[in-house]
Amino acid sequence: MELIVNPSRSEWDSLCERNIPDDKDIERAVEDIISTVRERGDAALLEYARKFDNFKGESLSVTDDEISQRIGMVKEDVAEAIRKAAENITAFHKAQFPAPVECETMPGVTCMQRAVPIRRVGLYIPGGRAPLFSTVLMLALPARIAGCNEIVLCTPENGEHGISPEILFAAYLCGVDKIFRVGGAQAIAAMAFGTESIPKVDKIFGPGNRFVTKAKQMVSRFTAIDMPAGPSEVMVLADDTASPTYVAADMLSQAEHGPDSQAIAVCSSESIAESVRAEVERLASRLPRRDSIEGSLSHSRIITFADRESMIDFANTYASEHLIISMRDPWNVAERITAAGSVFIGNYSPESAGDYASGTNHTLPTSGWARSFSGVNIDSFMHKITYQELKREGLDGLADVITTMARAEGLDAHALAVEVRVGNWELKNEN
Ligand SMILES: NC(=O)c1ccc[n+]([C@@H]2O[C@H](COP(=O)([O-])OP(=O)(O)OC[C@H]3O[C@@H](n4cnc5c(N)ncnc54)[C@H](O)[C@@H]3O)[C@@H](O)[C@H]2O)c1
Ligand SMILES: N[C@H](CO)Cc1c[nH]c[nH+]1
Ligand SMILES: [Zn+2]
Repeated sequence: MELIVNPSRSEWDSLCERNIPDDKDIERAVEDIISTVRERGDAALLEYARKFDNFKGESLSVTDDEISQRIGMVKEDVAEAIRKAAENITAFHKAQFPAPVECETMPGVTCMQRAVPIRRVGLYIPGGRAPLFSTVLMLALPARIAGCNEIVLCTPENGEHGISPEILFAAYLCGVDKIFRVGGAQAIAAMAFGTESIPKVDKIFGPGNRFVTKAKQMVSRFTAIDMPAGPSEVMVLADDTASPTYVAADMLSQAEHGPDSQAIAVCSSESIAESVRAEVERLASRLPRRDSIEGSLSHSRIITFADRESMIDFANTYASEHLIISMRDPWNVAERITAAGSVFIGNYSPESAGDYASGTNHTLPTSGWARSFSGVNIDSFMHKITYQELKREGLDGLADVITTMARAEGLDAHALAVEVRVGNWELKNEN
């Protein structure tokens, strides 16, 4: 893992690069998968499942019998942990429910805004390197709370182990309507365009590897998506109040997601940086998932800055999916963060808490998209409709403003729609 001391501003851009260049080969492969699924539907999905996931079965959809049978395989302590996490995620997402807005902008003119649920949503649950059943909670619970009518879920089934019992358990707990054993770019294409068995959805949600993320970006011309939520990343800001062991463990927690993940420590001195590096090496040697960790650490970094301001500036420039602040007066730093998916404050807020169970959502923007996108939240499953009601008195009061603006734009019919109502148009034109 590289250690960079006091980089100059001109080096910042390259230090903010992720390990997922906009690869033309991936783009071509994903384009081909999308067009094949559009043309050949379920038959193509089955072929891809056999090719990429070693799928051995014949049916893409998971039956109720299979769900009841496999959720019995979930260990009671895991089931209990899932229920507890679901409680916290539910509480935090319910608290976000948007309140209706009503405002009388002038006498007789009332404007309103109301959030309504998106009718049919499609959830992607990653299952390549690990079956991320926690992601089911992060997507299906807010969808239910928002009031979405139909929840469709796609996840790859690993041929050796069958579909994950924990994914099915979480889906059952959250009231998912339809489950399909389809993964990768092909799952995204299926939910965007529909196939014989998979319904076309109104919006696609969920994280995934570079194939899944590229597919979401490509289909977003046709179907709404939540955001680009690709390979996991974490940045830890560490001064002399940080524990190098905690910093190293947090970095490794994201490195183990896969070789495309990235972990960055931003330290206030070289001695802290050296201690973090030593701890990463010590702890990494004890962990499984060697290929993921080694791959990820080979493009992860430890960077030092001479002052607190530069540390904060660099964090805002990098715009990490997760930002952990292990610094003196962490809230003062947090208040100055303008680009991050989710922020973890102080030494006792490991990212794993947000990944599983504190209540915040773990589906978050990556690759710098945290500059402009929010992570999944209750609003993601709703859209807002505005309403207005003008009484006669209200239209009388606003008529001159509207007709003047309409004529100034050269749009006489807009003015007409007001004048026929306020009553002076017929009069003016008959005389
Ligand atoms: N940003 C977030 O919010 C967030 C949350 C959780 C997980 N993640 C990330 O999600 C990712 C999950 O990745 P994963 O790989 O474990 O599972 P995945 O389900 O995203 O991808 C597996 C699928 O990739 C497809 N695939 C694999 N190799 C392919 C190839 N050569 N050509 C075409 N398609 C291919 C296969 O169809 C397979 O089913 C990780 O990178 C993790 O860091 C991100
Ligand atoms: N860290 C991931 C988001 O980048 C979420 C996750 C799921 N399970 C474990 N972690
Ligand atoms: Zn994680």
